[in-house]
Amino acid sequence: MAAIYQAVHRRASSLFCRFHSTYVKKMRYLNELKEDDDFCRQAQTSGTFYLFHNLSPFLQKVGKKYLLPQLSAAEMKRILEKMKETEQWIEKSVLIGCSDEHVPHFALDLGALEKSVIESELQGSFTDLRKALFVVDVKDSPLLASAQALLRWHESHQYCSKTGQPTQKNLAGSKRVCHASGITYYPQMSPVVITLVSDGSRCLLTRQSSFPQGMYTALSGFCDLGESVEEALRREVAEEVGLEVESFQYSASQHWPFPSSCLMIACHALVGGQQTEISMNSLELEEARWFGLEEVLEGLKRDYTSSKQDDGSFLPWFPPKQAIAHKLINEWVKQQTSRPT
Ligand SMILES: NC(=O)C1=CN([C@@H]2O[C@H](COP(=O)(O)OP(=O)(O)OC[C@H]3O[C@@H](n4cnc5c(N)ncnc54)[C@H](O)[C@@H]3O)[C@@H](O)[C@H]2O)C=CC1
Ligand SMILES: [Mg+2]
Repeated sequence: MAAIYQAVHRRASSLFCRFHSTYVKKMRYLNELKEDDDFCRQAQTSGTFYLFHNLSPFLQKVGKKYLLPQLSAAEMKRILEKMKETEQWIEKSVLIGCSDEHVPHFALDLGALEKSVIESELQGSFTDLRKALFVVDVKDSPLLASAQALLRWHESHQYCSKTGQPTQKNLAGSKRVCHASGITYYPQMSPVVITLVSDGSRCLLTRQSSFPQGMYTALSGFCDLGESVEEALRREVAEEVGLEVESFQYSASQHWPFPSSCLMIACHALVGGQQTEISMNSLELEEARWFGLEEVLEGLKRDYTSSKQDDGSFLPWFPPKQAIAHKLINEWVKQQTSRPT
């Protein structure tokens, strides 16, 4: 009965959808796949699959480029047969999007299978996300990051935290349910505020000891439970560098997969001209200092390799364009260079 209702509902929405834009139709389609297991199971037979192995994405190197191959359902079946595994593996995949033509995209972690066999069969390699994210085409990195984040969430939410019983994912992987307690778990992420503090003519960049040598970035911090974005921003700046924010402006946001699923909320903040002396929290930071425009422009031209000096020290460089910190720094430069002198 439920299946009939859903089929009728789908027919009605597809008629209604004739008047909708490609984007709206796509979002409605994805939502239906999340809500309806049978519909999603059927979609898996015509979808494409991105492969992971213990959360490392599968990449193919072609010339100097790293490609993110999508396997068809037929190719998936062939690989699974070759490994003497059943097609049921496909149901372990999670929905990560679809094309404008409604070809659904799934991500599947084959971590329990022999890595080298898959790699040689498909002529590529499973690559750590910390590398993969920065070598694939920039337009592919958000997809890679969110696919891995969803797979990671499922991997670490196999059991109900109330009953200890196994939880079960819906077909699309948009939730997990504990049938013993009836609790539904949804994928989670932690909000993080990232702030580029400026005193009007300089910006404040910091280093943690765990960063690659020479890399400086904007201040960041996890939001505490119950805090608003503006409260978290003011607290983090006060905690980490001892300054009081006068005003701030939202810039953009980004999903970030490290350490696991952060929602980065990026802002520009101003501190008063009278109040620019940094008092760094050395438990959290290794260095925090003001950078002038010239130094920022020089830093933007460097990366890890080119910043290394003959004596082994590193000149400052900043996060690559995949990271929202890069956007904040570029925006600050634009604002400085467009100001009337
Ligand atoms: N995409 C980008 O451009 C950038 C991203 N980031 C990301 O922002 C994240 C947070 O920045 P931090 O300055 O390290 O934060 P932070 O200043 O809040 O300090 C991290 C510490 O906060 C605690 N903490 C509180 N809530 C936590 C939670 N939900 N998850 C993990 N730890 C929590 C832990 O003790 C941890 O060691 C980093 O993991 C980093 O990957 C940071 C800078 C640039
Ligand atoms: Mg921090």
